Amino acid sequence: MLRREMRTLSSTAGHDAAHIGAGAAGEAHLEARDVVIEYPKPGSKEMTTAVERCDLTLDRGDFVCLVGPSGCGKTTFLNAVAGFVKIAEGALELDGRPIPGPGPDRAMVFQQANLLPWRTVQANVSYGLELSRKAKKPAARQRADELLDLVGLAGVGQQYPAQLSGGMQARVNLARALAVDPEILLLDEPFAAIDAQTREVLQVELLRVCAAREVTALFVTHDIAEAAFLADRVCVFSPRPGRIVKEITVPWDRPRSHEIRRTPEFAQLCDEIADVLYGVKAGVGDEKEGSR
Ligand SMILES: Nc1ncnc2c1ncn2[C@@H]1O[C@H](COP(=O)(O)OP(=O)(O)OP(=O)(O)O)[C@@H](O)[C@H]1O
Repeated sequence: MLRREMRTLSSTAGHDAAHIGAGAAGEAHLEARDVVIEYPKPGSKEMTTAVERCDLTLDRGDFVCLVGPSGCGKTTFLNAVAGFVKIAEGALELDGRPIPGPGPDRAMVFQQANLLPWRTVQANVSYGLELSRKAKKPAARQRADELLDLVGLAGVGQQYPAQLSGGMQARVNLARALAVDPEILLLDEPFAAIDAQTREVLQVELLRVCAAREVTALFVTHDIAEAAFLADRVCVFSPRPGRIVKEITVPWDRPRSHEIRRTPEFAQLCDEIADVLYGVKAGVGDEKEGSR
């Protein structure tokens, strides 16, 4: 059964129905309409347009990947959703309200884990929760242990970051983002520095964690196969100023297993994304349209 059909069915029953319907009826969880983002040009009063007329809609629980040429504005768009960067024009809304700035409902996961080397793994994960004063220290540390368990790192809480492999640090990075219980995860090439084999394992883990926590995810990557494996929809950006020229729907239900990668359909999907991506790099991008 295809993923969309699954969600339609699950949204009519029990917990999923309550969760998916948490916003007003028919309201998107995250919606960008005609979003323009500009930066001042260094040493000038002029502005550079990084993102131009970008449209994107995510329902609660969606997993969307953004791919596009280097410098096309993917990180800028993610930063705007995080509330770190203001939009110049258009509308960027969470549950129908303009994004006011950063908030605990959104968590960023960067490529560099940047864990605090003097704190244990457990204390790194609980740090945000302790700072937010949402939980007292013992409760925050217990929560950290639960999240470490969830990301497959049970038992390493008392180790220090330097004692972990790159893949383990990436898991801690994810657990740390989940500690504040965000509704939206914003992931900026979180596995780019990890070896290919570990990255594939982490992708499966990420899908499992997202399903367990029912989070909405917006994931930036340069890796076409990663986007195809993770996403419900892959959005291809044009070169800067970036806008989404095509949304490609991925037909499989989530979470997914590694076997999908070995299917002809997966190879075909990757080819389809690559055709659009290399087309827009060559300056022949389509108008935005759905696919499949
Ligand atoms: N703080 C900033 N001040 C000025 N210009 C910026 C700033 N951040 C990004 N830019 C510019 O905005 C454009 C988009 O950058 P952004 O980092 O969003 O692209 P990207 O698609 O994420 O690139 P990459 O895939 O290489 O990481 C680039 O031209 C970049 O130089």
